[in-house]
Amino acid sequence: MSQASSGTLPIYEAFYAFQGEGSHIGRAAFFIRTIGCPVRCSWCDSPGTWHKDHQPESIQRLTVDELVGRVQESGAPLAVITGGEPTIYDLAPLTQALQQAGIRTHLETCGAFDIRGSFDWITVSPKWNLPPLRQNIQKAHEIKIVVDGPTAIEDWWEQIGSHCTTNDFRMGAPDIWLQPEANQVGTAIHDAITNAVKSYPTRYRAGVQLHKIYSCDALDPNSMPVVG
Ligand SMILES: Nc1nc2[nH]cc(C(=O)O)c2c(=O)[nH]1
Ligand code: SF4
Ligand SMILES: [Mg+2]
Repeated sequence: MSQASSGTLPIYEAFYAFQGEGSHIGRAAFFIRTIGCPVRCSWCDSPGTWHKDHQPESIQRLTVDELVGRVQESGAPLAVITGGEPTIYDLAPLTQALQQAGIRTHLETCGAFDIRGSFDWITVSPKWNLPPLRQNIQKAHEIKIVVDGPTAIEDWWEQIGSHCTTNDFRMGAPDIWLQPEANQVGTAIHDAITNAVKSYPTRYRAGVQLHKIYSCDALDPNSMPVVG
C-alpha cells in the first residue's frame, strides 16, 4: 500500500456538510475523502476514488496544514476522514494536527487495515470483498452494515458477532447500524431491517443516508457528485 509522503495525502474531495449517517447524524462535519480503495464494492457511491495511481487534474494532493486550515475556515467542530479507504495511509500526522486545532477526528473505514492515527470516533463498515480485522471491530464505536440483500444482516452477524464482547448497547456494545444500500431502497430491505431491529432490540439500529435525502454535500462546490 502506498504511504502519504511527508505530510501530504491524495484528496478526492474536501467539503463541509453534515454527517449523514450513524450516531452523529445531522452534526455539522467537514469531510476529507482520500483517493484509493482496493475493496471495490459493486455498489460503491464514491467509485471516483478508485483511481489510486492515476491522478487526473481534478485530484489534489494536499498537505496536512492545508487540510487543517480548510476545516478551521469552515467552522466545523469535527472532521470525518473517509474514502476511498483512508486507512491505507498513515493518518497520524493529519489526526494529530486536527486534534491540536481542537477539531474532533472521525474515521469511516472498512476495517481491513491497521488504523494509524488518533481518532475520537471510529465507524467500521465491513465489506465482503475485504472483511474487517477483529481488532478493528473491537475498536469501533459503531458498525455500519450496508444491507444489500435479504441475507446480509444474518450473514454479517455470523461473520462479526463473535468479535463483539457484548451485543447489548446497555452494556457498552457499539451501535450496529443497518443501512439500506442506496440502489435497493424499497419495502423488502426496509422490512428486513425493521424486523431485525424488533427481533434484536439491544443489538441493531435502523439507519438511513440523510445526506442523500437532503443532497447537502452538493451545496459545497468542492464536493464531487454522489453516485446512487
Ligand atoms: N454527508 C455525508 N455523510 C457521510 N457519512 C459517511 C459518508 C461517506 O461517504 O463515508 C458520508 C458522505 O459522503 N456524506
Ligand atoms: S470500501 Fe467504500 S470506497 Fe471502497 S469500494 Fe467499498 S464502498 Fe467504495
Ligand atoms: Mg458517501
